[in-house]
Amino acid sequence: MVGFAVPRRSGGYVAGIGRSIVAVDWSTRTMTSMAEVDEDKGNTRLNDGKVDPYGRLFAGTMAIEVRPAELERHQGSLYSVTSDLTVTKHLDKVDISNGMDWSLDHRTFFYIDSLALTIDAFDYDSDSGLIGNRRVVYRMEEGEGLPDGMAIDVKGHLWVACYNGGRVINIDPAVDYCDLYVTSASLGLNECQDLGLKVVLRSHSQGEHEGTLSANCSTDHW
Ligand SMILES: O=C(O)[C@H](O)[C@@H](O)[C@H](O)[C@H](O)CO
Repeated sequence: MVGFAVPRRSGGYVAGIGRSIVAVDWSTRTMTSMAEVDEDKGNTRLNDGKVDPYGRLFAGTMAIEVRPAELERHQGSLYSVTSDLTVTKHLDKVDISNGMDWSLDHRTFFYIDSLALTIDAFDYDSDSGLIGNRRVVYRMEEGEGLPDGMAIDVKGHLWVACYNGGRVINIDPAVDYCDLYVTSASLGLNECQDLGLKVVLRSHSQGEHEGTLSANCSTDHW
């Protein structure tokens, strides 16, 4: 199973497949193994992976699920791999290693272990690539689902996909968070169809705001 794929500066992609981190040459459809992780485990796989602003790949693992979110606990780990293929294990006893991203000043690493139901922050040492001083930024509330994939926007706010929660939450790690409720979706009628989403943002401190989000979704990708 493919957990992640990220573009490689020298061309092609780096992907996490099973417990292998591989270089993918799309033009020749070939894969070359670069590193193996969880070599002491037989029942895990790579899940989300992302590259830090300095070119280090961070990628985490989880046990193979019996059913969604049902799996042997504490089998996963979080690793980084540098361009010279040095593998460092940062965390173990992870349940479902999932979303991650870095603050705009690169001094904080945000991370999700889904079954912990929290979005966590670590201090990030950009010289060594090491993480430390873990703390909780946001704890999921009843009915919000499991925190899953995550991305940071240009304002430094986190967007967290909530698995089985039917929502995306928007968190300002410094201040507050918002719930994003999708209230309708529409497709444009042109060749490159635009997906328009009507959304309501509910913020703890700033009340409710209605707005729209749109994405360009070429029909080839559906
Ligand atoms: O990238 C993925 O495929 C997802 O992150 C999954 O790993 C889900 O989080 C998990 O399946 C929830 O049960």
